[in-house]
Amino acid sequence: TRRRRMRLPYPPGPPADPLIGHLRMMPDSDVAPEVFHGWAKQYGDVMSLNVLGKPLLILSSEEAAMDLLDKRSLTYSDRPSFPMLERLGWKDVLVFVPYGQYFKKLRKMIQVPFEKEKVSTFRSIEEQEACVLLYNLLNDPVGMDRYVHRYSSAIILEISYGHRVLSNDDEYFKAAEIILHVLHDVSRPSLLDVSPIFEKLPAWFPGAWFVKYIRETKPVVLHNIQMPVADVQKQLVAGTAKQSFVSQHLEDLTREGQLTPESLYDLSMVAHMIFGGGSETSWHTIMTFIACMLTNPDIQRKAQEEIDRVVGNSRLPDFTDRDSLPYIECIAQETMRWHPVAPLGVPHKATEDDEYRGMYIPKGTTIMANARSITWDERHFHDPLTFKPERFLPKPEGAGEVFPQGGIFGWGRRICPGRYLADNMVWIAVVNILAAFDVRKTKDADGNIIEPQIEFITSITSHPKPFLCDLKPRSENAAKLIRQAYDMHMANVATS
Ligand code: HEM
Repeated sequence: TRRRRMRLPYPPGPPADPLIGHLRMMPDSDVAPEVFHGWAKQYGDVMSLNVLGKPLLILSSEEAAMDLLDKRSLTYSDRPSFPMLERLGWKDVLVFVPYGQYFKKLRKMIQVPFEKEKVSTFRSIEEQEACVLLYNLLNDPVGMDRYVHRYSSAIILEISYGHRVLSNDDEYFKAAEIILHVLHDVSRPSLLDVSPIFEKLPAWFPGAWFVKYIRETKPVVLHNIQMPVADVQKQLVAGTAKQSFVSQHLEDLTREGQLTPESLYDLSMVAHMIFGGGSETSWHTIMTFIACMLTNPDIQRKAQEEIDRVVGNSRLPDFTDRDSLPYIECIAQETMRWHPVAPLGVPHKATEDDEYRGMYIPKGTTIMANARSITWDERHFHDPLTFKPERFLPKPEGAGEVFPQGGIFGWGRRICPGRYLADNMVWIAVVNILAAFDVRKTKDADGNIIEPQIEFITSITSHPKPFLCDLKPRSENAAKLIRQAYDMHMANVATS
């Protein structure tokens, strides 16, 4: 079979240079999803590239991604290596772990507590943090971006470590910001991507900036991964630990006599992964939602009408309202479709030679499913560039289009295990912001409306660049509800 397959053509792609392949034409991460989408129009939804001899397959339709990454997930669940991130201390966080026994072990630890039926246990944490978010937005609307980051981080930190974030200066929250800076620093390509041999270069060698960077940064990364688990261990001894993912595991491991340096290391990595997977993605999604409300005032008004009709104005919305708010549901979904937070997904890798539609896919090929193409596919989404929540309402009220789950949350055995949690985190923030605030365009000194420019910065995930926005409570009553909810929350904090 192998010999026959090797005679098959590779999937088509743009003309390449000898030896270096498509290296010179590889686009920057900010524009890569759009550029690949453009190429796919010419070369098709299964397109092959080659970078320095490494095969890369770009899938640009839901059908192709499902056929390979879902239906043949036994072959397509490995990951390519991420040399810089691995050397900085992230080698054993689930998202980078190669497919195999260790992957299965870590995946199970993370998957089970976040199954669909179980994530409702986190609702009270999400509702509390949503009210903290509203309170912060009320008092300091200009700090919006940081408060939304704090919101998503605080939920995850409480779920993972039982840690409650009470200020912007919180040590754990700051550690998260440090990690983000590191990720940002290393998003540029390095010689390590070409070959591990460059690791041996002296730090002064031109282009070898990463040697010194790794030496200095790895201890910081490892400290930030291990410190919160060590804290929970101390709290367990002192009897002050709150119920959390980590405390539960530590208790189980201790009871079963399995608490070893290895099991502690695995637990630190998994808890860190929950944070890494959940905080930034939800933050970016909520910021994208705010940007969409800013640029689509009619949609915002329609959403607020639904909330006013269903929830009234004597309280803020909570999860019990969810089933009665179909339009809000569509807004959350449309935000994710309109600008997927991981526009190229996370790459998979083929562990076997394969054949698809009469074409050859060699073992070791990196596969990217371009979420941008999938969510812009006119066969599935009419007028795909426009933000139109109604598309997801059933016919005849809406267009009856189907949420592109794979494009947003990934595929097969690697599908995002936090998707149900993420869905709740995003929804409760969306509904509360809409209930309490008007997201409005700002005005200049002469009272003229400033038209906002919404642009995105993209590495693996995509975040709107800072944009001008006037966030005002919808009424004095809305401001009062926010303060009341916050006071109740703080009273709970004081007694718990
Ligand atoms: C809006 C929010 C989120 C989006 C859009 C998102 C999206 C994704 C995507 C596209 C992947 C790659 C899937 C693939 O390889 O095919 C992924 C992986 C992952 N996500 Fe999420 N995610 C979100 C929130 C979360 C949350 C809240 C958690 C917390 C539990 C989480 C944990 C993970 C983990 C652990 C992986 C790695 C899975 C693996 O490699 O097996 N994510 N996510």
